[in-house]
Amino acid sequence: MKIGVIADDFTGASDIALTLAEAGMRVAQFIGVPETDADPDLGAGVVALKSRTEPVADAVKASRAAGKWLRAQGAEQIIFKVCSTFDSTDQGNIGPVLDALADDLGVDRTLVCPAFPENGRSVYQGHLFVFDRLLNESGMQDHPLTPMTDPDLRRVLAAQTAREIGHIPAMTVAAGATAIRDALSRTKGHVIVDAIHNADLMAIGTASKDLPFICGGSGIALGLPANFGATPATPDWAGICGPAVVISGSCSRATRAQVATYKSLAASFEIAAADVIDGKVTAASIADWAMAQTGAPLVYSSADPDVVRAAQAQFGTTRAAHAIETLFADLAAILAQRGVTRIVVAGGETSGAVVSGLGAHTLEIGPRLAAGVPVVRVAGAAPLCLALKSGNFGGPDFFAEALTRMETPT
Ligand SMILES: Nc1ncnc2c1ncn2[C@@H]1O[C@H](COP(=O)(O)OP(=O)(O)OP(=O)(O)O)[C@@H](O)[C@H]1O
Ligand SMILES: O=C(O)[C@@H](O)C(=O)CO
Repeated sequence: MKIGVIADDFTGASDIALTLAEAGMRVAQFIGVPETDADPDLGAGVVALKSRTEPVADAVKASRAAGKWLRAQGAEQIIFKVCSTFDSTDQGNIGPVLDALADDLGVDRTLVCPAFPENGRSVYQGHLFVFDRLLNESGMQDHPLTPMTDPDLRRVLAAQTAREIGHIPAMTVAAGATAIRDALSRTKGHVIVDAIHNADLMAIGTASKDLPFICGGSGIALGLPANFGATPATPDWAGICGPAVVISGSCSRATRAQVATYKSLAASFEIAAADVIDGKVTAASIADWAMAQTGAPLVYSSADPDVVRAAQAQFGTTRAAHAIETLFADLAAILAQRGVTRIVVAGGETSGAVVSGLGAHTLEIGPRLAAGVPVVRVAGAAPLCLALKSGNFGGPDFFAEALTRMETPT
């Protein structure tokens, strides 16, 4: 293994796994820290954690364990994959995890760049944009678990760490890899690096050749595999047919548009937080409903910000999220037992719940369904494939398109 990735959520893990696979590396996504060694022929391994929203101490512990395992597999470069919208709270978990991993790897400066231009995320003058909006006007200010209300990443990160925060501006990045390397050598602590285009990320990748530790969104991986001699490729896919279900727990803008579109194409079942908490709906009852539908039904809790806020005020944020996630985890397990072979999931936390419910250990990476979203196959005997879609990724027709592409061999 050359590149080892610690991803702070499950959709983020498959996002960066796709980038590495398309850049020509053999890559696998592991669910949590594996207890056994990885296939020695892998070029990259991605350990998917659910550490974005865990208590800080748990996130740090899990990330350090992942880093240790990846290094034991031979990884020469460790990436801490965070969200391209830098999802975190005032306490963390990006800052504390960065500090701990930097200590473990013995580095006194860390390059940090969440840019993902293909999905509209760019960093300019230390500020994060989502398309033409600053982060705090992009919808992310209403996120149920990690509302992002400050677009200045230097300030966001400074609130989460005692280390110095540096910045490498777009002008320096545009001057190329040598200029970036020189600028980095003059800094200490965690260094936010501007990036607007993929070309910037390629230059950052070249400049990062000898860095043992980097932090970013999936875009940070665009230029890294070439440092190890990899050349671009399309991942193979044999196609998986059979019963399918769409599960959404994401309340992000893009997902809500996808839910609205898909509801006109297929049977749908909306879950309210109160109904789950009061036991009015259960995984078994929803599974019965889903299996009785024709086509690929949609089960969703993708409410508007007002509805989410009301549920959080009534039950508490963690309790509401946990109840819905537990329901989805149990639902996925029942659906797989009953022969469902394709599951499209929207939302990072929701994906974490579904994958855990399925008891999956390793995911094989197939081709892209949308920018940042590959189809993945659950390693094991029964054919089962998933799309783990980040909340804000994919166009309005994503669900139907993903289901069709899952069936189609490359
Ligand atoms: N009606 C609701 N009330 C309260 N919480 C909700 C409600 N519906 C969904 N949630 C919770 O909101 C969270 C949404 O997070 P999730 O990571 O799944 O989606 P996302 O943030 O849009 O995706 P990503 O992290 O990939 O951007 C989940 O924990 C989900 O259980
Ligand atoms: O970087 C992103 O935006 C995604 O991979 C993600 O992490 C969303 O949860």
